[in-house]
Amino acid sequence: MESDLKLSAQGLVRDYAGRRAVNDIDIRLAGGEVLGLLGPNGAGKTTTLRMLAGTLAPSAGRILLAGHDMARAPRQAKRHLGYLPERPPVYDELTVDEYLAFCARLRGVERAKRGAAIERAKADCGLEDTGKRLIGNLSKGYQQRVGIAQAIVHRPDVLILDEPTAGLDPNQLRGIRELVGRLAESHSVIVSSHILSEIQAVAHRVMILHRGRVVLDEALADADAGNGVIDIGLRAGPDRATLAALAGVDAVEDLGDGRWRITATPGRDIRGSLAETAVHNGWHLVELTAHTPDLESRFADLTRSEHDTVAETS
Ligand SMILES: Nc1ncnc2c1ncn2[C@@H]1O[C@H](COP(=O)(O)OP(=O)(O)OP(=O)(O)O)[C@@H](O)[C@H]1O
Repeated sequence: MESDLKLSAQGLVRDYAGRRAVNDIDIRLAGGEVLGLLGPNGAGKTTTLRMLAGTLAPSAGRILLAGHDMARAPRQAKRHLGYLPERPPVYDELTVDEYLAFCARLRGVERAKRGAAIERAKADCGLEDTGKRLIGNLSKGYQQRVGIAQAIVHRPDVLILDEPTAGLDPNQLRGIRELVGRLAESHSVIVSSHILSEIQAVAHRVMILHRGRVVLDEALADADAGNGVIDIGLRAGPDRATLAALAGVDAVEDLGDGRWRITATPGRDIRGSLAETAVHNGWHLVELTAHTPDLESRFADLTRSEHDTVAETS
Protein backbone atom coordinates (compact mmCIF):
# COMPACT_ATOMS: atom_id res chain seq x y z
CA MET A 1 0.00 0.00 0.00
CA GLU A 2 2.83 2.38 0.94
CA SER A 3 4.31 2.29 -2.58
CA ASP A 4 0.81 2.65 -4.04
CA LEU A 5 0.28 6.02 -2.35
CA LYS A 6 -0.74 8.62 -4.93
CA LEU A 7 -0.88 11.51 -2.52
CA SER A 8 0.33 12.01 0.99
CA ALA A 9 0.31 15.06 3.20
CA GLN A 10 1.85 15.29 6.63
CA GLY A 11 1.34 17.85 9.34
CA LEU A 12 -0.53 20.32 7.16
CA VAL A 13 -1.11 23.66 8.86
CA ARG A 14 -2.49 26.90 7.46
CA ASP A 15 -2.83 30.16 9.34
CA TYR A 16 -4.73 33.20 8.08
CA ALA A 17 -3.59 36.37 9.83
CA GLY A 18 -2.74 34.46 12.97
CA ARG A 19 -5.92 32.35 12.91
CA ARG A 20 -5.38 28.64 12.40
CA ALA A 21 -7.75 27.39 9.67
CA VAL A 22 -6.11 23.97 9.22
CA ASN A 23 -4.39 22.34 12.14
CA ASP A 24 -1.99 19.42 11.70
CA ILE A 25 -3.78 17.32 9.11
CA ASP A 26 -2.41 14.10 7.62
CA ILE A 27 -3.92 12.71 4.43
CA ARG A 28 -3.04 9.56 2.51
CA LEU A 29 -4.66 8.59 -0.76
CA ALA A 30 -3.99 5.20 -2.31
CA GLY A 31 -4.32 4.29 -5.99
CA GLY A 32 -7.98 3.92 -6.97
CA GLU A 33 -9.19 5.26 -3.64
CA VAL A 34 -11.96 7.84 -3.26
CA LEU A 35 -11.66 9.95 -0.13
CA GLY A 36 -14.58 12.10 0.93
CA LEU A 37 -13.71 15.22 2.89
CA LEU A 38 -16.71 16.17 4.93
CA GLY A 39 -17.25 19.10 7.24
CA PRO A 40 -19.54 22.00 8.00
CA ASN A 41 -18.96 25.39 6.42
CA GLY A 42 -15.68 26.87 7.60
CA ALA A 43 -14.24 23.51 8.74
CA GLY A 44 -11.17 23.99 6.55
CA LYS A 45 -12.01 21.81 3.53
CA THR A 46 -11.26 24.39 0.84
CA THR A 47 -8.08 25.51 2.56
CA THR A 48 -6.91 21.88 2.77
CA LEU A 49 -7.74 21.13 -0.86
CA ARG A 50 -6.06 24.31 -2.10
CA MET A 51 -2.88 23.29 -0.29
CA LEU A 52 -3.06 19.77 -1.75
CA ALA A 53 -3.61 21.26 -5.21
CA GLY A 54 -0.61 23.55 -4.84
CA THR A 55 -2.53 26.82 -5.12
CA LEU A 56 -2.03 27.81 -1.48
CA ALA A 57 1.22 27.43 0.42
CA PRO A 58 0.92 25.58 3.74
CA SER A 59 2.18 27.38 6.85
CA ALA A 60 3.73 24.02 7.77
CA GLY A 61 3.68 20.47 6.50
CA ARG A 62 4.70 18.49 3.44
CA ILE A 63 2.77 17.28 0.41
CA LEU A 64 3.91 14.51 -1.94
CA LEU A 65 2.12 13.76 -5.21
CA ALA A 66 3.17 10.53 -6.87
CA GLY A 67 6.41 10.94 -4.91
CA HIS A 68 7.05 14.57 -5.98
CA ASP A 69 7.31 17.23 -3.31
CA MET A 70 4.76 19.99 -3.97
CA ALA A 71 7.03 22.68 -2.50
CA ARG A 72 10.27 21.58 -4.16
CA ALA A 73 9.05 20.23 -7.49
CA PRO A 74 5.61 21.80 -8.07
CA ARG A 75 5.60 21.28 -11.85
CA GLN A 76 6.28 17.56 -11.61
CA ALA A 77 3.83 17.18 -8.71
CA LYS A 78 1.03 19.06 -10.50
CA ARG A 79 1.40 16.92 -13.62
CA HIS A 80 -0.24 14.14 -11.60
CA LEU A 81 -3.07 16.30 -10.38
CA GLY A 82 -6.38 17.64 -11.66
CA TYR A 83 -8.19 20.24 -9.55
CA LEU A 84 -11.71 21.58 -9.64
CA PRO A 85 -11.86 24.58 -7.29
CA GLU A 86 -15.00 25.64 -5.45
CA ARG A 87 -15.89 27.97 -8.33
CA PRO A 88 -15.15 26.38 -11.72
CA PRO A 89 -12.27 28.32 -13.29
CA VAL A 90 -14.00 28.73 -16.66
CA TYR A 91 -14.03 31.70 -19.04
CA ASP A 92 -17.52 32.71 -20.16
CA GLU A 93 -16.33 34.27 -23.40
CA LEU A 94 -14.56 31.13 -24.69
CA THR A 95 -16.18 28.13 -26.36
CA VAL A 96 -15.79 24.78 -24.62
CA ASP A 97 -13.27 23.64 -27.27
CA GLU A 98 -11.23 26.86 -27.02
CA TYR A 99 -11.14 26.68 -23.27
CA LEU A 100 -10.16 23.01 -23.12
CA ALA A 101 -7.46 23.60 -25.76
CA PHE A 102 -6.08 26.39 -23.57
CA CYS A 103 -6.13 24.14 -20.48
CA ALA A 104 -4.51 21.23 -22.34
CA ARG A 105 -1.68 23.55 -23.43
CA LEU A 106 -1.28 24.87 -19.87
CA ARG A 107 -1.11 21.33 -18.52
CA GLY A 108 1.64 20.40 -20.94
CA VAL A 109 -0.32 18.08 -23.24
CA GLU A 110 1.75 17.75 -26.43
CA ARG A 111 0.35 19.71 -29.39
CA ALA A 112 -0.17 16.59 -31.50
CA LYS A 113 -2.17 14.92 -28.74
CA ARG A 114 -4.31 17.89 -27.72
CA GLY A 115 -7.22 17.25 -30.09
CA ALA A 116 -7.65 13.68 -28.88
CA ALA A 117 -7.21 14.72 -25.23
CA ILE A 118 -9.97 17.33 -25.58
CA GLU A 119 -12.36 14.90 -27.28
CA ARG A 120 -11.73 12.30 -24.59
CA ALA A 121 -12.28 14.79 -21.74
CA LYS A 122 -15.51 15.98 -23.37
CA ALA A 123 -16.72 12.41 -23.87
CA ASP A 124 -15.90 11.54 -20.24
CA CYS A 125 -17.88 14.55 -19.03
CA GLY A 126 -20.89 14.27 -21.36
CA LEU A 127 -19.90 17.39 -23.31
CA GLU A 128 -19.74 15.87 -26.81
CA ASP A 129 -22.29 18.27 -28.31
CA THR A 130 -21.13 21.46 -26.62
CA GLY A 131 -17.68 22.07 -28.14
CA LYS A 132 -18.74 25.13 -30.16
CA ARG A 133 -20.89 26.70 -27.44
CA LEU A 134 -19.83 29.67 -25.38
CA ILE A 135 -19.27 28.61 -21.78
CA GLY A 136 -21.18 31.66 -20.53
CA ASN A 137 -24.32 30.37 -22.29
CA LEU A 138 -24.21 26.92 -20.68
CA SER A 139 -26.28 25.95 -17.63
CA LYS A 140 -24.54 25.82 -14.27
CA GLY A 141 -24.48 22.01 -14.39
CA TYR A 142 -22.76 22.05 -17.79
CA GLN A 143 -20.32 24.73 -16.66
CA GLN A 144 -19.44 22.41 -13.82
CA ARG A 145 -18.86 19.60 -16.35
CA VAL A 146 -16.49 21.91 -18.22
CA GLY A 147 -14.74 22.61 -14.92
CA ILE A 148 -14.29 18.87 -14.42
CA ALA A 149 -13.17 18.35 -18.04
CA GLN A 150 -10.33 20.85 -17.54
CA ALA A 151 -9.27 18.89 -14.45
CA ILE A 152 -8.94 15.60 -16.38
CA VAL A 153 -7.74 16.78 -19.80
CA HIS A 154 -4.10 15.84 -19.03
CA ARG A 155 -5.14 12.44 -17.55
CA PRO A 156 -3.90 12.99 -14.00
CA ASP A 157 -3.76 10.13 -11.47
CA VAL A 158 -5.30 12.24 -8.72
CA LEU A 159 -8.45 14.35 -8.94
CA ILE A 160 -9.30 16.95 -6.31
CA LEU A 161 -12.90 18.16 -6.49
CA ASP A 162 -14.03 20.91 -4.13
CA GLU A 163 -17.80 20.71 -3.54
CA PRO A 164 -18.56 19.67 -7.15
CA THR A 165 -22.32 19.57 -6.56
CA ALA A 166 -22.69 22.85 -4.64
CA GLY A 167 -25.39 25.15 -5.96
CA LEU A 168 -26.81 22.74 -8.55
CA ASP A 169 -30.49 21.89 -9.04
CA PRO A 170 -31.54 18.28 -8.33
CA ASN A 171 -31.16 17.09 -11.94
CA GLN A 172 -27.79 18.74 -12.42
CA LEU A 173 -26.75 17.40 -9.05
CA ARG A 174 -27.62 13.83 -10.07
CA GLY A 175 -25.70 14.23 -13.33
CA ILE A 176 -22.56 15.53 -11.62
CA ARG A 177 -22.78 12.88 -8.91
CA GLU A 178 -22.93 10.16 -11.57
CA LEU A 179 -20.02 11.77 -13.39
CA VAL A 180 -17.91 11.87 -10.23
CA GLY A 181 -18.82 8.20 -9.61
CA ARG A 182 -17.62 7.28 -13.12
CA LEU A 183 -14.39 9.26 -12.77
CA ALA A 184 -13.77 7.58 -9.45
CA GLU A 185 -13.49 4.27 -11.31
CA SER A 186 -10.36 5.44 -13.11
CA HIS A 187 -8.79 8.04 -10.79
CA SER A 188 -7.80 8.44 -7.18
CA VAL A 189 -10.14 11.14 -5.97
CA ILE A 190 -10.50 13.54 -3.07
CA VAL A 191 -13.95 15.11 -3.08
CA SER A 192 -15.30 17.55 -0.53
CA SER A 193 -18.83 18.31 0.56
CA HIS A 194 -20.74 19.51 3.56
CA ILE A 195 -23.47 17.00 2.68
CA LEU A 196 -22.99 13.49 3.99
CA SER A 197 -25.04 11.71 1.32
CA GLU A 198 -22.84 13.24 -1.39
CA ILE A 199 -19.82 11.63 0.19
CA GLN A 200 -21.56 8.32 0.90
CA ALA A 201 -22.60 8.07 -2.76
CA VAL A 202 -19.02 7.97 -4.07
CA ALA A 203 -16.36 7.62 -1.37
CA HIS A 204 -14.58 4.57 0.04
CA ARG A 205 -13.32 6.51 3.01
CA VAL A 206 -14.60 9.53 4.86
CA MET A 207 -12.58 12.13 6.69
CA ILE A 208 -14.56 14.57 8.81
CA LEU A 209 -13.01 17.96 9.46
CA HIS A 210 -14.10 20.27 12.23
CA ARG A 211 -12.39 23.55 13.02
CA GLY A 212 -9.40 22.63 10.97
CA ARG A 213 -8.83 19.24 12.59
CA VAL A 214 -9.59 15.68 11.52
CA VAL A 215 -12.23 14.33 13.92
CA LEU A 216 -12.95 11.08 12.04
CA ASP A 217 -11.06 9.10 9.38
CA GLU A 218 -12.68 5.78 8.57
CA ALA A 219 -13.50 3.40 5.75
CA LEU A 220 -17.15 4.03 4.96
CA ALA A 221 -18.09 0.39 5.60
CA ASP A 222 -16.67 0.72 9.15
CA ALA A 223 -18.19 4.15 9.65
CA ASP A 224 -21.59 2.75 8.75
CA ALA A 225 -21.22 -0.25 11.06
CA GLY A 226 -22.02 1.85 14.10
CA ASN A 227 -20.91 1.22 17.63
CA GLY A 228 -21.43 -2.55 17.66
CA VAL A 229 -24.08 -2.84 20.38
CA ILE A 230 -26.85 -5.22 19.37
CA ASP A 231 -30.03 -6.32 21.13
CA ILE A 232 -31.07 -9.82 20.21
CA GLY A 233 -34.24 -11.74 21.14
CA LEU A 234 -34.14 -15.56 21.10
CA ARG A 235 -37.19 -17.72 21.98
CA ALA A 236 -35.14 -20.90 22.33
CA GLY A 237 -31.84 -19.29 23.09
CA PRO A 238 -28.64 -20.58 24.62
CA ASP A 239 -27.08 -19.46 27.90
CA ARG A 240 -24.90 -16.43 28.37
CA ALA A 241 -21.64 -18.41 28.12
CA THR A 242 -22.57 -19.77 24.68
CA LEU A 243 -23.33 -16.28 23.39
CA ALA A 244 -20.18 -14.84 24.96
CA ALA A 245 -18.08 -17.51 23.22
CA LEU A 246 -19.25 -16.48 19.75
CA ALA A 247 -16.65 -14.92 17.46
CA GLY A 248 -16.58 -11.14 17.61
CA VAL A 249 -18.54 -10.92 20.88
CA ASP A 250 -16.94 -8.88 23.66
CA ALA A 251 -19.70 -8.77 26.27
CA VAL A 252 -23.21 -10.13 26.88
CA GLU A 253 -25.86 -8.63 29.12
CA ASP A 254 -29.07 -10.49 30.02
CA LEU A 255 -32.08 -8.20 29.41
CA GLY A 256 -34.60 -10.89 30.52
CA ASP A 257 -37.32 -12.71 28.57
CA GLY A 258 -34.80 -14.21 26.14
CA ARG A 259 -33.39 -10.79 25.19
CA TRP A 260 -29.67 -10.10 25.29
CA ARG A 261 -27.54 -7.01 24.73
CA ILE A 262 -24.38 -7.97 22.89
CA THR A 263 -21.31 -5.77 22.53
CA ALA A 264 -19.18 -6.62 19.52
CA THR A 265 -15.40 -6.41 19.37
CA PRO A 266 -14.58 -2.86 18.20
CA GLY A 267 -14.49 -2.61 14.43
CA ARG A 268 -16.45 -5.84 13.91
CA ASP A 269 -19.92 -5.86 12.42
CA ILE A 270 -21.40 -9.14 13.70
CA ARG A 271 -25.05 -8.56 12.81
CA GLY A 272 -24.98 -10.96 9.86
CA SER A 273 -23.05 -13.72 11.62
CA LEU A 274 -25.25 -13.44 14.73
CA ALA A 275 -28.40 -13.87 12.67
CA GLU A 276 -26.89 -16.81 10.77
CA THR A 277 -25.73 -18.51 13.98
CA ALA A 278 -29.15 -18.08 15.57
CA VAL A 279 -30.93 -19.56 12.57
CA HIS A 280 -28.39 -22.37 12.16
CA ASN A 281 -28.76 -23.42 15.82
CA GLY A 282 -32.55 -23.13 15.88
CA TRP A 283 -32.53 -20.42 18.57
CA HIS A 284 -35.71 -18.93 17.10
CA LEU A 285 -34.58 -15.38 16.42
CA VAL A 286 -37.37 -12.86 17.07
CA GLU A 287 -35.40 -9.63 17.33
CA LEU A 288 -32.12 -8.16 16.19
CA THR A 289 -31.68 -4.45 16.71
CA ALA A 290 -28.38 -2.71 16.19
CA HIS A 291 -27.69 0.39 18.25
CA THR A 292 -26.02 2.04 15.34
CA PRO A 293 -25.77 5.76 15.57
CA ASP A 294 -25.50 6.21 11.81
CA LEU A 295 -22.84 8.31 10.24
CA GLU A 296 -25.24 11.20 10.04
CA SER A 297 -25.69 11.47 13.79
CA ARG A 298 -21.97 10.86 14.36
CA PHE A 299 -21.23 13.67 11.89
CA ALA A 300 -23.64 15.92 13.79
CA ASP A 301 -22.09 14.95 17.14
CA LEU A 302 -18.52 15.34 15.95
CA THR A 303 -19.07 18.73 14.35
CA ARG A 304 -21.37 20.27 16.92
CA SER A 305 -19.94 23.58 18.05
CA GLU A 306 -19.83 24.76 21.63
CA HIS A 307 -22.31 27.44 20.57
CA ASP A 308 -24.87 24.75 19.58
CA THR A 309 -24.28 22.81 22.78
CA VAL A 310 -24.83 25.89 24.94
CA ALA A 311 -27.95 26.77 22.95
CA GLU A 312 -29.33 23.25 23.39
CA THR A 313 -28.68 22.98 27.08
CA SER A 314 -29.84 26.45 28.07
N1 LIG B 1 -8.33 33.99 2.61
C1 LIG B 1 -8.74 33.86 3.87
N2 LIG B 1 -8.41 34.79 4.80
C2 LIG B 1 -8.79 34.67 6.08
N3 LIG B 1 -9.51 33.62 6.57
C3 LIG B 1 -9.87 32.66 5.69
C4 LIG B 1 -9.50 32.72 4.30
N4 LIG B 1 -9.99 31.62 3.69
C5 LIG B 1 -10.63 30.91 4.64
N5 LIG B 1 -10.54 31.52 5.84
C6 LIG B 1 -11.10 31.02 7.11
O1 LIG B 1 -10.56 29.74 7.34
C7 LIG B 1 -11.54 28.85 7.87
C8 LIG B 1 -11.67 27.64 6.97
O2 LIG B 1 -12.23 28.06 5.71
P1 LIG B 1 -12.43 27.09 4.48
O3 LIG B 1 -12.97 27.89 3.35
O4 LIG B 1 -11.20 26.31 4.25
O5 LIG B 1 -13.56 26.11 5.04
P2 LIG B 1 -14.52 25.14 4.27
O6 LIG B 1 -14.65 23.93 5.11
O7 LIG B 1 -14.09 24.95 2.86
O8 LIG B 1 -15.88 25.94 4.30
P3 LIG B 1 -16.92 26.25 3.11
O9 LIG B 1 -17.65 24.99 2.87
O10 LIG B 1 -17.77 27.33 3.72
O11 LIG B 1 -16.09 26.74 1.93
C9 LIG B 1 -12.81 29.66 8.00
O12 LIG B 1 -12.89 30.13 9.33
C10 LIG B 1 -12.61 30.79 7.03
O13 LIG B 1 -13.30 31.95 7.44
